[in-house]
Amino acid sequence: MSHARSATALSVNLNKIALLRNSREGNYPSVVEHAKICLAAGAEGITVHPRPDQRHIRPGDVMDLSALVRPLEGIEFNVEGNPYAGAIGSYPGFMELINQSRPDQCTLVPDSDDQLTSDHGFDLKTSAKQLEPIIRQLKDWNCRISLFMDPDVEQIKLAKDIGADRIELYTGPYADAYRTRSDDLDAIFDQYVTAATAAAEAGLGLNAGHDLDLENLPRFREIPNLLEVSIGHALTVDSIAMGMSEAVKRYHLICQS
Ligand SMILES: CC(=O)[C@@H](O)[C@H](O)COP(=O)(O)O
Ligand SMILES: NCC(=O)COP(=O)(O)O
Repeated sequence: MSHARSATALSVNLNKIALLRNSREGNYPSVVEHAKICLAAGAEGITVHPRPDQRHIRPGDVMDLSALVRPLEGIEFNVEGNPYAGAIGSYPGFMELINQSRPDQCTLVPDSDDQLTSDHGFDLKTSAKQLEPIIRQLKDWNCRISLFMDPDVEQIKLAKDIGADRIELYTGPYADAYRTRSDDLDAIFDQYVTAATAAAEAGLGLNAGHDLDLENLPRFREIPNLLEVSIGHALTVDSIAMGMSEAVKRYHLICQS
């Protein structure tokens, strides 16, 4: 029997629009104009991940998107990144960028500066103490705090103890198992169900993201209490073939179903 489930907010990650823009001088494609296309197509939020090397999202993009989203009722701006990334050149440091842009949500991700992409969650058994003052500062700035986590129940329980509001489950392993039709797919999926249940029991809101796409998202939506997914890479690739508005509408339809 299918059970009624609440909708999941779709936050479109615009990193890859910025990556394309950075391959030439100038501002084409415009990150802000593509944010407007996504929001007009029904996305409930915009996500960016400003990295210190500014390979894609630049500090100016963060400020421009903050200004765009701030007056929009019911639309959220989510900025992801390594809280310990310091100032390099025109990159002011992650926490300073959050202070300047004051997004609705800040998702802390334990990436090193030279990582190709995000590929693991926090190890709170070793990093919880160090994160506490960061979390206190974000609360003072009225940012909702989400921690990028692997589907590890023990780790998730620690997230609540240090003041996180939500966790974002790193969905890379699920996406890999789905793409390769792994025999372990069901067991991996069950790990996410267990982690989602642990998050709810701990009083944490649940987000998810990384390598979600039109193929694997419908099944992932079966995860209980999924408040938000942030999707960028696959959605941008889909946009090449079908246009960004149509791509957002297709992801959004899955998130609403
Ligand atoms: C944390 C995560 O999985 C994504 O938010 C991240 O933005 C991907 O970063 P790249 O777009 O630089 O691969
Ligand atoms: N937090 C995940 C995100 O913002 C986008 O990840 P991806 O869809 O680009 O892999």
